[in-house]
Amino acid sequence: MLEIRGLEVVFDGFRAIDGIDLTVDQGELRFLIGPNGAGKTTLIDVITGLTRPAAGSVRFGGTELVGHKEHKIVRLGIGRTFQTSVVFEELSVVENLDLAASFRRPLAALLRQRRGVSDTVRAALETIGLTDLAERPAGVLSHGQRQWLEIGMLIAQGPKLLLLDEPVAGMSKDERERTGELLTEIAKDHTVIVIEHDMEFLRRYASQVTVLHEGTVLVEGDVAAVQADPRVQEVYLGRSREDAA
Ligand SMILES: Nc1ncnc2c1ncn2[C@@H]1O[C@H](COP(=O)(O)OP(=O)(O)OP(=O)(O)O)[C@@H](O)[C@H]1O
Repeated sequence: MLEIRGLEVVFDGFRAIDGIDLTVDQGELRFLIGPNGAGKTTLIDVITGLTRPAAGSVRFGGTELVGHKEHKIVRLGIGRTFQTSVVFEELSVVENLDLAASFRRPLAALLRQRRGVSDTVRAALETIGLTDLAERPAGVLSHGQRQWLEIGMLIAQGPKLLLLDEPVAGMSKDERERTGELLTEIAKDHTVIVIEHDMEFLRRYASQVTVLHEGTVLVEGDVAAVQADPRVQEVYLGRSREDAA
């Protein structure tokens, strides 16, 4: 489904991505990890058309993405979350979802008053577990609920591939658990790539993991193999231990 080959991204002479090959199959829940500055967010920026690579190709279902504008890539079925929130606080939960879902509808349909909740929006509400809060303004949501709403807004757009940037950052233990279950659920009918630093979360919910380091793929494999790899311990776990100290 997603095939990245020979990818290079250069910022003012600095090689943020230095020759990445990555294949993600349909229906995978793939975790991307790596120390700060490894190139994880840059990789997602390239897939979504925000950053143009100096070299390489990104093929999605056989279509080359490099050179396409962001909105075209969204229409091809790729959705992402950002580290900063995109929720409209004054609008209700369901209105936020409706707005996200409506991006495919023509303007006339957008201007028409909403007559009840569409099946897409209802399904997204249920998936993210916010049905009871549907009519509340998004501004009153807890941090975790807000993150779920953002994921719901992506799902409502009907993407095939979801790219999530640190979805459990700042969440409580319960919220992390709920998010892990949510990702597992979403991965049943979507391909999902998750950037995540939290090792405990990874141990619980990841199967396939790709470790990036200094703009290259350091190791790839199942979570146990990746964790046991001395190179990963050196660059990633070693560093987290220092951070924790
Ligand atoms: N627009 C930019 N201009 C210049 N340098 C950039 C730009 N964006 C990213 N970089 C640099 O590229 C490298 C990779 O950054 P990136 O944000 O992709 O890392 P990351 O793995 O996502 O790290 P983090 O975990 O801190 O988010 C970093 O050294 C960063 O400073």
